[in-house]
Amino acid sequence: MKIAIGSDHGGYELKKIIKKHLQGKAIKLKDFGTNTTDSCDYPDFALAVAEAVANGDYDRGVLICGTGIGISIAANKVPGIRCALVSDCFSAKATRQHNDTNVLALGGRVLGQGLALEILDTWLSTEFEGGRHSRRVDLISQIEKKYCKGNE
Ligand SMILES: O=C[C@H](O)[C@H](O)[C@H](O)COP(=O)(O)O
Repeated sequence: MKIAIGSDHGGYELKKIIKKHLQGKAIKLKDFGTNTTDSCDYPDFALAVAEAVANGDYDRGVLICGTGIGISIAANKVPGIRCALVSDCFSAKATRQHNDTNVLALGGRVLGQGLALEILDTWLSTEFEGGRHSRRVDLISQIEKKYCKGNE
């Protein structure tokens, strides 16, 4: 699996932990920044990771800011991105099964390391269930198309 990862300064420390955790697994990981704890703007990293996933270069994305909120809002502006901000393992599993999310957002100032990694592992290993959920994901895509006309 190819994963694009990115964070702002508020997510930088958790991103380092996640990168270490994924080392040695069958995953090709690219870090789209930020590379320091200096203050920066989360939409820049949301855009880079979301575009890398939306254009098919990466299978999934992981985004981290202080709360996970701003970076998830920004990522969801990119057509084709279904980004979920997750703080518990039930939602991590459900958002893959039901929403086929392709980007996971985490709050570096919200989650402890153990829970964050459990959420990540659950989200990475859970498959989309399809069926009735495909209809709903298609309806989300239709909303996107309605508002992206002329920008394609
Ligand atoms: O939703 C936004 C994120 O949580 C940011 O990480 C946060 O707003 C950054 O805040 P500050 O600039 O105060 O570190």
